Amino acid sequence: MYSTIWVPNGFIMPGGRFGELYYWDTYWIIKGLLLCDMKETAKGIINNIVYLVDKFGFMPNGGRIYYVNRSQPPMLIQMASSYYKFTNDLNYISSVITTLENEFQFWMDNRMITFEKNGKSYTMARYYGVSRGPRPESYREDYKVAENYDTEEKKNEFYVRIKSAAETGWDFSSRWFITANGSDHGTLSDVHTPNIVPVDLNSILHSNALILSSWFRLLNDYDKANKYNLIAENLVIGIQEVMWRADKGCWCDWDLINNKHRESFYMSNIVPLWTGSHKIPNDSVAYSVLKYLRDQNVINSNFSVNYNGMPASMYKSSEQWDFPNGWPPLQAFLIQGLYNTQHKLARQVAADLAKAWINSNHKSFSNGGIMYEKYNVTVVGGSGGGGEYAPQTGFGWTNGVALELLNQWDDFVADSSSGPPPKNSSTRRRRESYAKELNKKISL
Ligand SMILES: OC[C@H]1O[C@H](O[C@H]2O[C@H](CO)[C@@H](O)[C@H](O)[C@H]2O)[C@H](O)[C@@H](O)[C@@H]1O
Repeated sequence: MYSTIWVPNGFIMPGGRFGELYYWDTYWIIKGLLLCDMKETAKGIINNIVYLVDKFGFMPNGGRIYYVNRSQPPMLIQMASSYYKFTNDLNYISSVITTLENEFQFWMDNRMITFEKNGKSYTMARYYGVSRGPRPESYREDYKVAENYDTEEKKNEFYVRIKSAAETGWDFSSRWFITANGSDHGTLSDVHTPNIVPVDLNSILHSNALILSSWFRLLNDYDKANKYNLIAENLVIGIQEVMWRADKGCWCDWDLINNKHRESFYMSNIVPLWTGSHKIPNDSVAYSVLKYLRDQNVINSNFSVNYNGMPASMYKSSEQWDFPNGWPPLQAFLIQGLYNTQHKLARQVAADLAKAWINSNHKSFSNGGIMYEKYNVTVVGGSGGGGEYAPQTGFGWTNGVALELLNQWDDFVADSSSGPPPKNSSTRRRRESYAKELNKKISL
């Protein structure tokens, strides 16, 4: 209790062992509150984060003193944007915009790295939580892994790598493993997060810059509107030229140690669809991503849903941000990203995925009144597992994403016995006809 950081307003904690304010979880908590018309509560929570940014110069991982040496995915501007879309309250935006800019600047000043690809120089963002010693909240776990290193310098370097991985929100995942031969099939000592340029972080920052630019335009500050537009433009060029893989139909993280893409399937590989961080025509990006999901076997060959939600990766590492775990924020990124393309089949797949996920949420809730922090996508209503702590329940972002999906597709009839693919024959016929069209357009 004594490590809690005071904030001026009430807030919603995720649940279970997570009894404090968490940074990126709060984005989906705010969405849920807005959908319940709890505007003042949502505003109070955003103001808590504004308060913490004013106090620390950035938003810590969470509302504990031991979290102040690192952040989490930069979702404050996204939260303010959700609030603004819901209320149209430009006065509120004007009252917090300096803090929003300061938070954006924190990432520009402390998380950007310049590197070369094919002889061209790029400056893009990576996660980088620099401080000494193990994570205080998981001291023993980090200390034990650090015993593999024989010098203090190597141990401390490992602590920075592991805290940078915690900053990603994906703690932990094979996504951050780089073994001696450049693969992601490693262990926690192979975590090399500061040497990975992540698709999702750069996409979120791109979207944040665009949002700031649009608000400054509304506030008649054209210099700043242009400034943020230019930053957004540079980021989207990097996302296109460094990360986009036309041959695969997705964006890949960039490995700075081996100067190559991280080619495994991670759900983050499609986040530019959610943030709109691409300049590819909607139809063509929708075809590419649908084909990618199919090639990776995360959806079936007829584009029906294969699991009860989308897994974080297809690799069973026993870490919690890997197979078979499906996480609420990742469902939202993919489902809304597909929906954003406006493409018929992509929207059908989005609806199918939403239905499968809600079905699984409904099963756990109707069985035991439980919403999990993460789900096992191979079992309807099954809890996810793995990683360094027992599965938690509650749960803030799970409830927020469920409300978001239920609000969008209000024709769900949850049927916990049916498993992943919706069995409705008109849905199946519609998908088949869209799939036929798609197959005609691309060589599969
Ligand atoms: O204590 C272990 C780790 O716990 C948190 O991470 C996990 O829960 C968070 C709250 O739901 C979530 O934001 C994060 O994505 C999860 O991996 C905490 O954020 C970590 O920093 C901490 O090391």
